Formats: sequence, structure tokens, C-alpha cells
Amino acid sequence: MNVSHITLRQFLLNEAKLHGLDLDLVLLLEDLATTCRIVSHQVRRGALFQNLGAMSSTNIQGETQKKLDVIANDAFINHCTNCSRVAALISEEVDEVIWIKENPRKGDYLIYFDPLDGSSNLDVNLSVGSIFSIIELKEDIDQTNETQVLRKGSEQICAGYSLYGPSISFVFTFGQGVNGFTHQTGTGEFRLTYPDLRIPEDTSEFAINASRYKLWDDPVRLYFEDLIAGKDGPRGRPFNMRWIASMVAEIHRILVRGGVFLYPVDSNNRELGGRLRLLYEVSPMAFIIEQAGGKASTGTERILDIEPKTLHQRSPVILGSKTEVEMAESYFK
Ligand SMILES: O=P(O)(O)OC[C@H]1O[C@](O)(COP(=O)(O)O)[C@@H](O)[C@@H]1O
Ligand SMILES: [Mg+2]
Ligand SMILES: [Mg+2]
Repeated sequence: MNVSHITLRQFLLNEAKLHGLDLDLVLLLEDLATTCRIVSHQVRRGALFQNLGAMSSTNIQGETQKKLDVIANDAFINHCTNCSRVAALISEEVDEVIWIKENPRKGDYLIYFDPLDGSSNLDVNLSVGSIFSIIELKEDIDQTNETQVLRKGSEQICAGYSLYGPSISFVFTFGQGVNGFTHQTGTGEFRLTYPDLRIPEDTSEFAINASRYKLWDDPVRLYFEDLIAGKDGPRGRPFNMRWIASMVAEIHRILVRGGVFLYPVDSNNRELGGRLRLLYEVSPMAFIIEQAGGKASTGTERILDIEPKTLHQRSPVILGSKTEVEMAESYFK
């Protein structure tokens, strides 16, 4: 390993000095890294993990919860509550807001997370991950009700994810660029392997679940048709396609080598508002992508400007390399 691969702890202490980060936030980020290490350990056990398959419970969105979804959720709850400034937790796996404090105060944190993303990949031993986001309250809260945590993505002070792939990645932003770490087996440390990630502005690679072609609205269908027309089409060059069915894995690839990821509203998911959830999937990824120089849009609106109306609200999403997202947006005009 290169000696310049500093540890997460060293990096966080430097960042705290440089940008005046609160120690509580730094420690919380370390706790989130620990959580991801624990979740990845359980994921790594794979088929050895007893009863890995579906269990009978379902979450509020009618999806079958896998045992590991529940274990990952518990790990997030246990570790996030180490920090005395955490006021509430919002999880994909829990219907209601989990209030930690009765009277949250200015400066307290709201944490949003998808404890296990891409969980349909578990049974076939493919990549999954976790996503998190932190918002700091700018005011005291009188009543602990759901509306208090419905915050725009632009309020995030930190967002990140961990990818449980061939190696474990831990990538995050405090709003001053994006840095990526790789877990070092043996020492258990995360080491800085992707300093200051920048997404290439242009790309010839896209990710979309093309099996939904017939369900898409015209703008998405036309954009897709122009991409696959390749050299003979209006884009004048071939485009490559990838679909891992794990948003974390798709976003990591895009951060490292560019690309565009789309999960649009279609005739099958229109009533729900799309496929992916705004507060703990789409918003954190949009923050990370923008911080790496990319763009994140619904097709007609900046993701980080969406005013959420419900906890498990969904959103269409197009994000990644800036010029390609803008190209996709042009089909909506
Ligand atoms: O089933 P599809 O259409 O391939 O959708 C895959 C998408 O669903 C998700 O798996 C949803 O996340 P969860 O696994 O957390 O429910 C995304 O990670 C992924 O991009
Ligand atoms: Mg998810
Ligand atoms: Mg999930």
C-alpha cells in the first residue's frame, strides 16, 4: 500500500482543522464507518449466513425485508446513537421517524440511511452497499413530528456510502469535495485511495434498467434510442451500458470513471413517484455527485432543491457526468 494512503482518522483530523468541522460530526462519521464495516462483515458471510433468504416481514413500502436488511438497520441505529447530538433517525426499513430526543435543539443532527442498498443482489452474491446522509438543525424543534425531518437535500452537511464489492469502499463528502477510502483487510482501517474524486464531464457509458423501455415516458425513450443508435445516430458515437441493480455500485463506478445513471418515473411506478427514495437514496447521492463536479436532476428539476412531502417519498433521478445529464434533460424541454 502506498504510504500516501492515510487512514480515515488522520484524514478526518486534517479536515477538522482545515474546515473547522465539529468533533461530534467527525466522531459520528467514524461511527458510520464502523457500522459499514460491521454490515460488510455480515454480507461477506454470504450463503454461510443462516436463513439469508426472505423473512416474512415487509417494510412500509411493501417490500420483503431480508434478514440482512434488518441486521444492517439495527447496526446503524446502535452506532448512530453513540453521538449525543443525534436527534432523529430516518431509515428505509422503519416506517416512522425514530426520535432519539424529545426536544431536538439547534445544532442537533438528523441522520437518514438506507442500511442495505441493492438487497436483491444478496442471494446471487453481487455487490450491495449502504447510504447515509446528515442534516444539522438550524433551529430548535417544538414538536417531534414527521414534517420536521422533511428537509431539502441542499441542507445536507454530510453524505456518504459504503460499497461491499470485491473490496469495501467508504466514500463521503462534507460539502468540500468527495474522498474515497478502501478497507485494509488485516488492520481493519479505511485508507484514502480516491482523494478528491472528480467525475469526468463527458461520458460514453449509461446505466438504466432497459427492461422498462415500454413503460418510459417519451423523453426517456427518445434519449435512450439516441444512445443505442450509436455511431449512426444523432450522438455519432457508440455508448456502453451497465446495470448492476445496486445504486451504490452504479454511483461508485460513475464517480471513478464517469457515466450517467437513470431511474425515471414510468407507467408502472408513476403512482409511487418513481423507484428510488428521495431522503436516503437519491438526495445523498445527488449531494455526492454534485460535490464531485457532476449533476443530479429529475429531468426537470435539481434533486437537491426538491421539497420533500413524505418520509419515504420517491423521486425520478438522472445523475452523473455533467454534460450527459444536461443532454438527458434537454429531452424533457
Ligand atoms: O429492480 P431494479 O429495477 O433493477 O432496481 C434496482 C434499484 O433498486 C434498488 O435496489 C433499491 O434499493 P433497495 O435495495 O435499498 O430497496 C437500487 O439500489 C437499484 O438501483
Ligand atoms: Mg436502496
Ligand atoms: Mg435498502
